[in-house]
Amino acid sequence: MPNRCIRPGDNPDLTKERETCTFDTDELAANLYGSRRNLERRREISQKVSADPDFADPIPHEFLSREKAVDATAKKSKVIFQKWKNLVKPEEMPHLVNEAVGIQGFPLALHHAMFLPSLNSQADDDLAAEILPRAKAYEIIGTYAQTEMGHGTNLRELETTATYDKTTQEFVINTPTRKAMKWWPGNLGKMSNYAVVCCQLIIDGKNLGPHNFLVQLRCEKTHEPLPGITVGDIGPKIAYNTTDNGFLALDNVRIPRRQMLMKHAKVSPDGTYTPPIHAKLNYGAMVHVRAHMIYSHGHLLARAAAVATRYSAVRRQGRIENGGPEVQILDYQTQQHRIFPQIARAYAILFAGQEVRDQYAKTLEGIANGQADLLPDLHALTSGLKSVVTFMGGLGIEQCRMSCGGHGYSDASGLPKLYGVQIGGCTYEGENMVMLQQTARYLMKGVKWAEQGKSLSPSIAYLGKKSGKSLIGLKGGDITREHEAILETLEHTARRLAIDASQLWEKRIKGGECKERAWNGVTVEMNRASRVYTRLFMARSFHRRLLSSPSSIRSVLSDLFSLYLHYECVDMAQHLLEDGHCNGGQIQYLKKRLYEDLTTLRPNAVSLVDSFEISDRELNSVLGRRDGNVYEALFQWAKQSELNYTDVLPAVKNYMMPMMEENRSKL
Ligand SMILES: CC(C)(COP(=O)(O)OP(=O)(O)OC[C@H]1O[C@@H](n2cnc3c(N)ncnc32)[C@H](O)[C@@H]1OP(=O)(O)O)[C@@H](O)C(=O)NCCC(=O)NCCSC(=O)CCCCCCCCCCCCCCC(=O)O
Ligand SMILES: Cc1cc2nc3c(=O)[nH]c(=O)nc-3n(C[C@H](O)[C@H](O)[C@H](O)COP(=O)(O)OP(=O)(O)OC[C@H]3O[C@@H](n4cnc5c(N)ncnc54)[C@H](O)[C@@H]3O)c2cc1C
Repeated sequence: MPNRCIRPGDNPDLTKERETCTFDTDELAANLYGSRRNLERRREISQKVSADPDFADPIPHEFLSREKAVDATAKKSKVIFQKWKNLVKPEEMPHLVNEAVGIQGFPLALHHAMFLPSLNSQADDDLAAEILPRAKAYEIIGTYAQTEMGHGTNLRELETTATYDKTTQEFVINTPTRKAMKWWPGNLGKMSNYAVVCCQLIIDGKNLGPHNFLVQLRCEKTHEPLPGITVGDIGPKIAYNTTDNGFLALDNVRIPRRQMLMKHAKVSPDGTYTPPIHAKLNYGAMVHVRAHMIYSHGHLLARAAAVATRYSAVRRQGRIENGGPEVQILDYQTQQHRIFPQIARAYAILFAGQEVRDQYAKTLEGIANGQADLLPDLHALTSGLKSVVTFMGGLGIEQCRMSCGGHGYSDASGLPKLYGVQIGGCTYEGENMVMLQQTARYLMKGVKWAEQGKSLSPSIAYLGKKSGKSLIGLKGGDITREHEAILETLEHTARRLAIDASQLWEKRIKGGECKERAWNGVTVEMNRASRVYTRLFMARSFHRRLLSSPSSIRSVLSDLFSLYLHYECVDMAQHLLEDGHCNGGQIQYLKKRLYEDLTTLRPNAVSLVDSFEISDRELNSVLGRRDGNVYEALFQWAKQSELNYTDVLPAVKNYMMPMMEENRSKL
């Protein structure tokens, strides 16, 4: 079957891998990206970016100082948002940005991810009409300033205030303490001249909780901070170093009343407050990012899997049989066990990410029509997915990095940077442990609704079902039935963990603890239930995708899904065994099946990552390059190190040589 990546001059091992492909890589890529047309557009954009001299990098970013890297990124961003703006559709923009500037952030990242979405979904018609056209035309750059030095997770305790002054019909925005400074918002430090700032709304001395306000931070002509505004960059981080995450203090800055984002909650000129139809609609920008970041995190893991798989196909080290040739490291079972589950998880995350984006769009439609009834389900799902996917992705990328041995530790592999970017997601948009508890709150309600025989939304319908015995390993050789048996077992486990957590919670309450303290005593179990609920959703979403896939890719997707299910079950074996639903023999069966899957997938491994359709420029990895010619490329990459500009460094001349000389003269 055709693998469309084969080219003359490629590393022969990689070509051989591609020749064993049993499916059409373009078919799978088109399925992943939604259509043939989308795939072609993706390629077109990659090719045009590579050919555009405005995007050329004289030396790789890895060798630049932070300031120079920020500069290069800003320069390219200007090209994207002026020259390229009308050449791509909004949904193609993330790909264009990844291709052109990379993954460490760019001056308009938060403008797109949170500033525009906040204004779109929370500004009233008047404010939207005034500010949105300017923001969309990039006349201004904005960000989303919520987190403070002292509080990020617990929004109710944010300290920044917006106090309404009826006499002037203005809000007075103030940072009362050092730890109330906004701290962390992306692009706040240097790039943005506006921000949506989250503040406690105070009217007549009454605190009405966190609300969002549009605040101008810098002069539109000079870009100098406006009076009363202290703003700057918080310094280098693990990654995202081309993003100016910033600090901000506001000293009684006055803004007009209409700059409160008042689509849902409103303050009238006389100070009358009207609450929103759902208390948490002010938190909408966070739900927006959580709903979209799942897909982008799937892509980060896909890149790592592509690097590790291709490199493992060209790297030869050691022998499996005495006297045999040195083998491709991809032939080691341990290597396959490290990498193949990451390929499967990347696909699973991408599929789930696409489903949740659709669910988000439906929820927004409802809200626009005055109905927020889909929001709780979406909030629970996005909170769970955000947490599970970022953690899974981080572990997966680290496995891929280690699987590349020493070269995986080099920035040339692209993997350290991927890891740094990925793990940011465990923290931003709500720390994972905290967001899993949001999911658990919903599950606890679901358990009660199920007991009361109430109807349940599709994502928690399993809570209302009855368990039979696990049929894993007992359903004969039919793969379709095996998939169903495993999904039913996962449903049972997710249900059992939620019910157990609910009972543990109730027991503590009956034992005399207040609800909240009792909750804190069972949160590890609550979060377990949330994770398994999320992993069940991911498995179901993968299954839906498999069932709706065209016959030309059904077989390879089925193999991948088998591996995914077997790996997840072995990984969660403790939960499957704990209540005796599965027995030791069934876990052994799942392990045996998993090892068989590794062998089945081996001939298609390279082709499966080729179908991610990530260009060399986007992958930015010497080890993962499509042609597999890594060794020469590694040397060329290293030669660009600034330490190699001269043969004898000043550091050596000034310190090491005199030291050696002095020591020699002592002899
Ligand atoms: C939710 C909190 C933890 C707690 O909030 P509260 O104390 O106010 O509420 P309660 O816990 O008491 O809950 C009450 C009730 O409300 C429900 N609830 C809570 N939140 C929501 C919600 N959002 N929606 C709906 N319902 C909600 C809750 O379940 C309860 O219900 P019940 O009573 O029925 O049980 C809150 O404090 C919180 O959210 N904390 C976390 C803070 C946080 O997330 N901060 C984020 C700051 S911004 C940030 O980090 C930005 C990072 C950006 C990085 C960008 C990188 C690029 C990403 C790429 C992808 C994006 C691409 C976009 C592309 C595009 O647009 O095109
Ligand atoms: C790369 C990056 C980009 C960011 N971008 C932005 C941005 O653009 N705009 C913005 O406003 N913010 C941004 N942030 C801030 C981010 O949203 C917060 O850091 C995040 O929400 C976590 O809050 P925190 O820092 O207060 O963590 P903390 O809450 O202090 O977490 C510390 C520990 O306490 C635990 N903990 C806290 N509360 C509870 C609880 N109730 N139950 C159990 N455990 C708990 C956590 O699980 C964690 O282990 C960014 C952060 C990063 C890393």
